[in-house]
Amino acid sequence: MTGIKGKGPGGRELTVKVKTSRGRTASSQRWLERQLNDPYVARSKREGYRSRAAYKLIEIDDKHHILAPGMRVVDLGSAPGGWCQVAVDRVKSTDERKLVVAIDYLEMDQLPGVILFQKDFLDEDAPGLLKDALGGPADVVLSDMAAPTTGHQQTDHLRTTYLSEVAVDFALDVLKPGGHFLTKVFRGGAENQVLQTLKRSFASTYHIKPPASRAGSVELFLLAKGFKGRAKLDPRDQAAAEDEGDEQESWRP
Ligand SMILES: C[S@@+](CC[C@H](N)C(=O)[O-])C[C@H]1O[C@@H](n2cnc3c(N)ncnc32)[C@H](O)[C@@H]1O
Repeated sequence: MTGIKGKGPGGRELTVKVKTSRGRTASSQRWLERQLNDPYVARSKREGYRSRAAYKLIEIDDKHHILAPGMRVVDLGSAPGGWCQVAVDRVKSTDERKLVVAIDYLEMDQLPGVILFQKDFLDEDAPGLLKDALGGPADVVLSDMAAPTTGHQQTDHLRTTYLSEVAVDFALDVLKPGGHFLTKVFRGGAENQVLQTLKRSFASTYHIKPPASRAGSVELFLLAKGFKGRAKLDPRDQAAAEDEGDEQESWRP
């Protein structure tokens, strides 16, 4: 083990212990430098968010208005809980009336107003558990799920696309008419299939790269607004949908 030193928020000296095998040290060093220089990391500590990811949802919701008081929300891939914090705040979820249901296979600290499952969303019984906990149709389904990265870009792309496909299928089952769906994808081609599915069942779709999503990363978000009901798969509809352009937005706060 060796220690990498750097300055943290407020100029504090930080040392992070890393394994000394050459490749690992280099990537840990890059990770640490990114953390130390990232204004969103410092801001999340200041403002009490569990992750910098919280700002991605804040920025998306400030612009697209998908969360409102009283809404029922599902958060897929919720740990450590940044999106949950934003959702709880915006739908006004409380321990008396829990409006946010979350799942992650990683451990996550409990959060007031959230029904939390520590479980793999791909487990056969997971969708049923979430539906029961919701106690009614959902207004919004959020998925920030990402498979652990392998370093092989195409593999990571396909694994995360698969998670978003399963999330779409779940959303089509639980959303109420007019509901919204937001999912993380990794750019790489296969995400277009997810988009085509969304176009058939929602009134509008958007590609979103919020400012909080690192410019160099392949991450982006697909937002589908105005659920119209699960569309039947008709090859002619599919060809037509593929010809329509979705809105490719340039970011304007
Ligand atoms: C980018 S993080 C989510 C960050 C979170 N939105 C926040 O604001 O703190 C992605 C999460 O997806 C979770 N995840 C990936 N695959 C999953 C699966 N099959 N079931 C449940 N959670 C999964 C990971 O464990 C990880 O915690």
